[in-house]
Amino acid sequence: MSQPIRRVGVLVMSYGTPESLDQIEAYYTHIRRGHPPTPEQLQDLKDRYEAIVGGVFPLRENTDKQVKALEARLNEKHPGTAFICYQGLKHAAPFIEDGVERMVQDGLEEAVGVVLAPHYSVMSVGGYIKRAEEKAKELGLKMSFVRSYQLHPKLIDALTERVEEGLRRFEGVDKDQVRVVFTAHSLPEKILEMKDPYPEQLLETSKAIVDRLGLTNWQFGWQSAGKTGVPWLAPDILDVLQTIRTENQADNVLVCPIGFVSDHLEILYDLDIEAQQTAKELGLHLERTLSLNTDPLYMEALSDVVYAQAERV
Ligand SMILES: CC1=C(CCC(=O)O)c2cc3nc(cc4[nH]c(cc5[nH]c(cc1n2)c(C)c5CCC(=O)O)c(CCC(=O)O)c4C)C(CCC(=O)O)=C3C
Ligand SMILES: [Fe+2]
Repeated sequence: MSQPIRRVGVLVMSYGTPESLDQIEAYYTHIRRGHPPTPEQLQDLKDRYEAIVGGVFPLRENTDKQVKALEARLNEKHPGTAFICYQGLKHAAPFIEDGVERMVQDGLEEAVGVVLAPHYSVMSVGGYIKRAEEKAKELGLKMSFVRSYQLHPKLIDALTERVEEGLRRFEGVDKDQVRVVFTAHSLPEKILEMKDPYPEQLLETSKAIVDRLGLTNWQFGWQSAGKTGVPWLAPDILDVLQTIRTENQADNVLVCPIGFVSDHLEILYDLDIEAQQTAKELGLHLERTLSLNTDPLYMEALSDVVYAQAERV
């Protein structure tokens, strides 16, 4: 008799996005912890989605594809274990709690959680893990988590390729003449007092790419800060572009949003429309590195960290 095959659930967590334009209000209200947005705030978000959405919301499609590709990769590479992937979204259905519940309904007894964001902050990944952990505890599911993977060699390989490809788009321009700006989603400045690892982990990823390529003209910048009363981590990418112009640091800028792993609002609107507009006004040539989406190297990195976590259980 052969041993019964080990079955491991994988809760793949991501931010979540609406499924249709009429769901934007409910989605935004969830992000705001149950407080509905003002009509102006809602219209502003609707306008931004309308500018990037052609039928399907890009993040929905990308997350679906990433989860499928990860499941395929895990099972191909590790035929001795059956990995079954479930989605758990922070602000849209299927919510994180729904994913945990489905694993239990499907008879799974152990699971690994991973977030489609490589860098840990108590305000981002920490929040995902807390919700999954609570639901798993309530339902008696044995669950452990990948907290971050900001220096995984295959992630660095994938991002390095993206930066190389981006640099090649500045034809006839020496790479030292292109200012490379690594970005991630800003967070309220109070995370600094909490000794949150987020800024440091983002710099680690940036420096690993810089070392691989021998970049000399680079910096880190934040993007997509909220418009709340409190200060957010700075400098913002729009101010970075302004400084590059006023201090004459370069005419060419390559933005590399290392904090995000797929195409969505923050990439397709905040960078490709808003930052691009600012660059144009300043006379800067701005390019943006391609998103990882289902890049096979990224899928391998995810598969490796999930497998390693499953082995630790
Ligand atoms: C750290 C971080 C990540 C990266 C890590 C991760 O991926 O988790 C991230 C990703 C994303 N954020 C997204 C969308 C939004 N985030 C908002 C608001 C906020 N984000 C925050 C943080 C983060 N956000 C915070 C502290 C707020 C303030 C409210 C709060 O305290 O929670 C708002 C409200 C309006 C606005 O401010 O624009 C929207 C619409 C989408 C989906 C895009 C799409 O649908 O295509 C994605 C991938
Ligand atoms: Fe966000």
